[in-house]
Amino acid sequence: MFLEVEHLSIRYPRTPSAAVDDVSLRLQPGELGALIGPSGSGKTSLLRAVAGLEPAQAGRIRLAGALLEGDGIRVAAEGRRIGMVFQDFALFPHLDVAANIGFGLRGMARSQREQVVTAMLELVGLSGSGGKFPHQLSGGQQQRIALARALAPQPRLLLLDEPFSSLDVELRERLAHDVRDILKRTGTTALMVTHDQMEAFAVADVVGVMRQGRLEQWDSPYALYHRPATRFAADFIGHGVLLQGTLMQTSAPASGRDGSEGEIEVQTAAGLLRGMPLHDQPLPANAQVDVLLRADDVMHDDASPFKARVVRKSFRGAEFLYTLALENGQQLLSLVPSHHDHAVGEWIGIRLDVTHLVTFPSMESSLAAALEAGTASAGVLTR
Ligand SMILES: Nc1ncnc2c1ncn2[C@@H]1O[C@H](COP(=O)(O)OP(=O)(O)OP(=O)(O)O)[C@@H](O)[C@H]1O
Repeated sequence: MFLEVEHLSIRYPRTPSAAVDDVSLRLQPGELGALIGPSGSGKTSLLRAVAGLEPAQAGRIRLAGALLEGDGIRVAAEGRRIGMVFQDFALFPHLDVAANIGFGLRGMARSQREQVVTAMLELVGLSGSGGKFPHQLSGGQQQRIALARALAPQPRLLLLDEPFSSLDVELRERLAHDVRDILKRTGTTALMVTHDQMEAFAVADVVGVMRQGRLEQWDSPYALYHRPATRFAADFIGHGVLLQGTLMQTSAPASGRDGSEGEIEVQTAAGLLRGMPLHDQPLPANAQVDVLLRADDVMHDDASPFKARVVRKSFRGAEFLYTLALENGQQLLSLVPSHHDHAVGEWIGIRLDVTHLVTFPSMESSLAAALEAGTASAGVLTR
């Protein structure tokens, strides 16, 4: 393991609660991690602690096996060999691009430094720009230079704090992919903070969802999207809703289907769902549950007996994102190819086509209260 954060807590003076509360996470060498979460959830504080800019009240931080923080040890930020890229580029305006990139290489012989600067410019796709000044570059180019400057001294770990947030949406997406490519080519291990889950998914191998100082889940983007461990993670990631349902069956084999033993069924107002529980604490039959339905689980199908009314629609080029209301008022989201252009107020047929079925004990049932207070927080079902 390359970066190991264990039970890290950070508390600012005169604040009632910890900004980072008992967080543990790990990155393998060359792995890219991202932290997402609402404003104030502790992402930047965690990053700053790893950089050595914020003291930890409890826990440990190890890099390549060496203790940086914890057990009475505190390696100063300068001694950690950790690079940082911030959202505001922070290039020196009075230095040209080559001098900006070479800034952290002042101990190096001049010819060697020039070689590194040239290699870094090439790496970020800006060869020949060494003589320009930051104000002569676009925002995206400036951020590439900031990345080149951070990578030039060959840091052991790179930290990126909202690196794309001051760029426009299209550029962000392109740069996010380019940055992933550059970091993978250089074998850099990196941890990024972002508000934007699409950015996290585009860049990272492993993504953490933070909430009120706690890390709710640290997992692959795929697992976070399809198997969110908590109600909050389910809600925070992706376009989805939690639809109320009733658990029809918990352990008896469903009849007539191969390999269906142990499947459960959930009756919802939009149809019956069947899936395999991964959860080791199955709920009793007739328990009220909330089922996670992503926009891509809800198909438009005129032949379906289940109808929903278009409440809102948002054009996304290839698709419409429809907000739909069932007869009982519960809402769903649906991504529909944009040649199916339905008016607000129109009733359309829908069919649930779930490959993964994620349930949580219903917030409204007393059972949920008992479970929330106890050990179980999520019932993750799949098929
Ligand atoms: N220097 C500080 N002094 C006191 N409290 C602070 C300080 N820095 C951050 N906090 C508090 O710590 C908590 C976590 O803040 P932090 O900036 O780490 O969150 P964040 O998830 O990075 O938020 P954002 O996405 O808005 O940058 C917040 O409640 C914040 O108000």
